[in-house]
Amino acid sequence: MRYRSTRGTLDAAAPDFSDILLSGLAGDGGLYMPDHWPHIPRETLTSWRSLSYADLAAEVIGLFTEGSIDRDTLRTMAHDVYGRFDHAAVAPLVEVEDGLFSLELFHGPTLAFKDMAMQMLGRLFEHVLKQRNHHVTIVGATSGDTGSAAIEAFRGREHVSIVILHPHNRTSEVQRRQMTTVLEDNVLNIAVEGDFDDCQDMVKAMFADEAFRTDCSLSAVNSINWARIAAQIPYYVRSALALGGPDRPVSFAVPTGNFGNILAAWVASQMGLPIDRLCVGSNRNDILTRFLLNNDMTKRQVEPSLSPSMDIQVSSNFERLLFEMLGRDPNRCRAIMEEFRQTGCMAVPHDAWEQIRETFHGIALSDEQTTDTMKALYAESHYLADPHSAIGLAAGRRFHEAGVPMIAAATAHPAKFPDAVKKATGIHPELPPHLADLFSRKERYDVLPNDIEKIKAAVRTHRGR
Ligand SMILES: N[C@@H](CCOP(=O)(O)O)C(=O)O
Repeated sequence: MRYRSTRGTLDAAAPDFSDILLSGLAGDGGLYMPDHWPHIPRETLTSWRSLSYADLAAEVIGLFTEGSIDRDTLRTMAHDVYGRFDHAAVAPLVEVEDGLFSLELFHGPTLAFKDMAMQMLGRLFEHVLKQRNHHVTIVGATSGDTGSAAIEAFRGREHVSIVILHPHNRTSEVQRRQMTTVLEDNVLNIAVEGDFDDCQDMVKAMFADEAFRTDCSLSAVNSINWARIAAQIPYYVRSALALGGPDRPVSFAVPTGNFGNILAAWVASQMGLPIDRLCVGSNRNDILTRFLLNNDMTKRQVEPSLSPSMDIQVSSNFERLLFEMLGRDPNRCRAIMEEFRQTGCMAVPHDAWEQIRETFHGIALSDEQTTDTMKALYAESHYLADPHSAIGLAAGRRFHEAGVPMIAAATAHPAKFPDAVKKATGIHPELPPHLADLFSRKERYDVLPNDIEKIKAAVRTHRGR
């Protein structure tokens, strides 16, 4: 499998999976995409119903690693990774209401869906870096969950230094402590005096500085890295197969800010999984919902909300969908993305918008509506949802059609947001035993201004430690 950038041409020296795993973002500022969608025949999908989560993950991810990492290696990694999750099903489905299912993606070490892919990335990086005898510096931006998942996956790894930027005072305390109490030498946490979009912008700016990028051997593990998307596809395939796929379609509802999680579901549909609707749930940072309703992709100020992981206005992965909708035309894609960067307004062609709306739907919830949803889910179904998962379930309820199972991604454990859960339901969700002493652990992090030069200096120092 060869890869190409959303902003460049497919050339003879096109990178393979291992190359794009380590580089993360393409040199031209675009995002890597496979040069074609692998097709999974119907009989193959049917035969996958009996596979364990780990075996299924190896099959799906293996379609994107062809020519670089073989199935046996992937299977060993996947068994090791998913064998440590705290639920035998890895990503269990819970029927919350008739035909509405919660797909619990928070049974990994840091209690959020990010572990589903990030734990695999930890193993994949280690494998390729050892092969190449190479060291990288991972720089990542987080609005709350990616950071701790990345730190957990890469802490103490010999070939990796990791720097995570989070917006100062804009994550939940549990989320912050999950990052800042990891004291291994290879980990640096920076609280940026800005919002998530500022953090993500700085990551992209560091990649755009060719000399800095090469000097520090930068790598990315945000969902700008294709490997993150590839490793998120298996749970869509598995949950659809569990509910009758491929013989009947299912729909998915996903609370999303950066668009990576729902993009993985869309990719599954391109690979042959019958999917009816894809429903986006947003909070008051509703750029995706505004786009889906009115073709209004105008960037606004990021507002803090009850669901901080989705406090995002620039949804990185939308570029991948746009590229597809433009018939994979990198020149048009680059022009639109550059204009968006300059003006804060993305001019998506009307026909592309209409095509997207054939599958995608969107709903935005205020904090009050999110709290009401959490309250109702608990009162009516005895289901405790964190604010993000509640938004996904609300989107699922809104777009559920009779006869088509609706699967809502439950992206975080309620204990990551104890205050919001307590306020809505009166229940204080306890952290699992491995995190029970989180509030008495020592924290270490730097607070830095929203200034790219200061951040670069910190990355350089950490790299050379
Ligand atoms: N919601 C994320 C933001 C980064 O998203 P990613 O999927 O691109 O890593 C977070 O919790 O950090």
